[in-house]
Amino acid sequence: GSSGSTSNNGAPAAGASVDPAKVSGTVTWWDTSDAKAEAPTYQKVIADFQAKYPNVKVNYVNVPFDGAQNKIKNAFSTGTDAPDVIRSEVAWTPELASLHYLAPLDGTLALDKADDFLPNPVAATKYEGKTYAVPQVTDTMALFYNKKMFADAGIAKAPATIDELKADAAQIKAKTGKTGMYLRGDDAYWTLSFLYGEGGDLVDAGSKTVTVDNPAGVKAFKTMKDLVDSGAAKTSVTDGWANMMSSFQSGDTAMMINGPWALATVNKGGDAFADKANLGIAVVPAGSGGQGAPQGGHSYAVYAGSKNVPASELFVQYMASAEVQATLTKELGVLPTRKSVYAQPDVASIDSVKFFKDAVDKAHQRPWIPEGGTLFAPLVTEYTAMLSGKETPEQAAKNTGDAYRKNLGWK
Ligand SMILES: C[C@H]1O[C@H](O[C@H]2[C@H](O)[C@@H](O)[C@@H](O[C@H]3[C@H](O)[C@@H](O)[C@@H](O[C@H]4[C@H](O)[C@@H](O)[C@@H](O)O[C@@H]4CO)O[C@@H]3CO)O[C@@H]2CO)[C@H](O)[C@H](O)[C@@H]1N[C@H]1C[C@@H](CO)[C@H](O)[C@@H](O)[C@@H]1O
Repeated sequence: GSSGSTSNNGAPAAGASVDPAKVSGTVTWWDTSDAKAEAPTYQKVIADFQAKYPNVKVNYVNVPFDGAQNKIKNAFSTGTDAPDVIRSEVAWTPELASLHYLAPLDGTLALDKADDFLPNPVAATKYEGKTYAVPQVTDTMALFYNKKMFADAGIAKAPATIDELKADAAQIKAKTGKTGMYLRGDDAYWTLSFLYGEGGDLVDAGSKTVTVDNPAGVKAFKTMKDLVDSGAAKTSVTDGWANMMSSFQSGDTAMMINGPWALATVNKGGDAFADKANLGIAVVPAGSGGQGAPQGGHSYAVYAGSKNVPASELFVQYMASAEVQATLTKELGVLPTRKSVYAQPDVASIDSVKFFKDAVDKAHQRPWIPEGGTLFAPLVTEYTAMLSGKETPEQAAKNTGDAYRKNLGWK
C-alpha cells in the first residue's frame, strides 16, 4: 500500500511503508528443515516467490537443525556472513531477541495479518512485549502406531496410559515376537511427555524453581527406564532419529512418540506404511499424574544487522502467508500457524491435521524465556547416562536439577 496509510488504531498499517513491487535486494535464508524430506518443498516455494518478485534474489542455505543454533549465534555475534532471515526454533527466538540479534517486526510487512496466527505459536515469538518472529509451523508430540501390528496381536485400540502401553507391548511380543515401542534415547525432547504424564515439569519459571528432580520428575525418569528394562521399548543413545524412524517404518516396532515433522518421512513409505492407512496417531499415553505433550515449532526471524530488511520482510510475509502455509501442509503434513488455513476444506480434511490441530491446542506450554532452550543439553546428558545404565533414575533426575540450579541460579 502507499506510505502514510494508517490502520484503524492510528498505528501505521503493517507494511504501510513498503511497496512490494519496488523492493529489491538479496535475502539469505538459513533453513533448518530436513534436507531430504522437507527442503525440496521449501525450495519450490522459494522459486514461486522469485517468480513473483524478480527484483529479490533469495540465497537458500540448508543448515542441519542440530548445530544450527550455535552457527546462528556465531554469525550474528560477528556479523560475518550472517543470514538475513533464519528459521528460528521456538526456544531460540527469546534467547536471540534477548541478545538483540533479531529485528522487531511489529507494524512491518513481515507480520502481515497478525491476528490470523494461533495464540500458542505467537506466544513463542514475543520478548519483552515486542514480536521478534513470525510463526511458520507449530507442533507437539503424539503416539504413532502400526495398525496392522496391533491387529495381528489382537489389540483393538492404541494405549491411553503407560500401563496399557506396557500391556500392549507384552501382547505384541508374545504374539509377534516384536518389541512394542521405539523410545528415542538421544534427544531430551522425548522425555517431556513422560514428565508431564507424572504431573511434573522441568522448571516453574514463574517462581524460578527447578522441579525436574521433584518426586514427579523422579517418577518420570523411572517410567522411561522401566519401559526399556521391561522390554516394552527399545532405544539407543546415538543416532536416535535414524534408528527410531527405520525401526518404526520397517515394522520392527509397533509404536513411537513423534511429531508432525515425521510425517514427511513416514509417508514417503517404508514397507510398513506403503499403505498410509496403516499409520495410527493417538494422544501420548497418560502417566500416573496427568497427560501432556510439549509445544514445539519454528518461526521466521530477521537478523537485526541485515542490510536487506525490506526484502527480508517481504520474503517473510510471503513464506508465512496462508497460501504458502496451505502448500506446506498439503505437501509435508506439517501444521499451519494461521487459523484461516485450518478453515480451508482441502487442509481441514487431512487426517493428521484433524488430529494434531486438537493436540497442539492442548499442548503443554513451555516457558518462552531466553534460558528455555538451555534446559535440554544437561537433560540429554543425564537421560542418556540413565538409559546406558550409568546412573539410576534418581541420580539422573537430581544431576539434571543440580545442573539447572547452577546454570540458572534458581532454587
Ligand atoms: C539441545 C537443543 O536443545 C534445545 O532444542 C530443543 C527445542 O527447543 C525443542 O523445541 C525441541 O525441538 C523439536 C522441535 O520443536 C520440533 O519441531 C522438531 O524439530 C525438527 C523440525 O520440525 C524439522 O523441520 C527438522 O528441522 O528437524 C528438527 C529436529 O528433528 O524436533 C525437535 C526435537 O528434535 O527439542 C530440542 C532438543 O532436541 C535448544 O533449543 C537447542 O536447539 C539445543 N541445541 C544446541 C545446544 C547447544 C549446547 O549444547 C549445542 O552446542 C548446539 O550445537 C545445539 O544446536
